[in-house]
Amino acid sequence: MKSLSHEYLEDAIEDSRPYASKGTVNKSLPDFDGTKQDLLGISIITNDQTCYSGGDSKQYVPMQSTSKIISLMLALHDFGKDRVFQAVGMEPMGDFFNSISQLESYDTSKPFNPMINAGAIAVSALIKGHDNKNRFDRYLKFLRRITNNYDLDLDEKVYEAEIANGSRNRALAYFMHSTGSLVSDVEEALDLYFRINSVMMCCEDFAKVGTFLSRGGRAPDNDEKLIPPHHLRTVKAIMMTSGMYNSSGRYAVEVGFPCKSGVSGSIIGVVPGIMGIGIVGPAIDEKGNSTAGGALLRKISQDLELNMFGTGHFYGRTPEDR
Ligand SMILES: NC(=O)CC[C@H](N)C(=O)O
Repeated sequence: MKSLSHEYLEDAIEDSRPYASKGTVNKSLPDFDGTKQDLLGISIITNDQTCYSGGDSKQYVPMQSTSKIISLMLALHDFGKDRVFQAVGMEPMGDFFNSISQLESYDTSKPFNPMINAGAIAVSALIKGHDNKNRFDRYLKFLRRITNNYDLDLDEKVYEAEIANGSRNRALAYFMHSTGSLVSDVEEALDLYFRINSVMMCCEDFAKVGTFLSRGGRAPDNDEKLIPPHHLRTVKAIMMTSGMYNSSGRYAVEVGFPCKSGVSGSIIGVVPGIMGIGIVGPAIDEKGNSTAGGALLRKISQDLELNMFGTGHFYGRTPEDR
């Protein structure tokens, strides 16, 4: 087994970076062009809050779908599991993350899970607030608290791009409204979804979200418990089964811990009880997952023995259990 260090991460990045050529940068995002093709960065924050970084870890990108785990945590906190899973299912889905057909073919009362676009629009509509501004402010406040980064904010250009390119999400939201699975104001639900997708973060921020989930929902500054463990369990289970969309099965097999990706090439990983991982690698595959980021996750899972279903020393198992 290798041990975690800045040098190890720099080597792992250089091994994984070539996989960026297998992906494409999502050009609908502002400033996402060929110059971002080969970027790859990582931060790992262990549960004792030591941070290790490598590669382009200071690169800021929009959260995109990594925001879906924040919305889910807030909705669970605000309404509890029963109410949230009245609005959305908890089953993995074999279709693409922005699939429309699943809404009609499966169960017209709700989308498959909170990690796909339809599910996340329905879940974020549950975040409490007296108006949309207040809902987004609560989202941002929570995100700043768990990352301990009070500079985090929405990028106006990204937000405008979300609005300009949001036809598919509008179709999903209006369809859900027509079947009664989205009862709130559709335009407001969409606007909140566009905003939360547009917050900029770098690897360390993504890793901090992971560490929040790996160390019992405690604030990094004073250890205050912000989200109870039973809600975190739900979030991690849903990340494991659906966080990498219709590649989630492959990630469960080859990486073996909960992850969530976004089309900005961001990935949040959680090794429960051990560490949080933040990755940025903007070139993505057809399913919306960073190609180099995925290679990097597979490598560190293997090298550091992080697979939850494996025999990593972190989990206190003996070689006989292999
Ligand atoms: N997979 C993603 O990251 C999707 C986010 C993107 N903004 C969308 O709504 O389609």
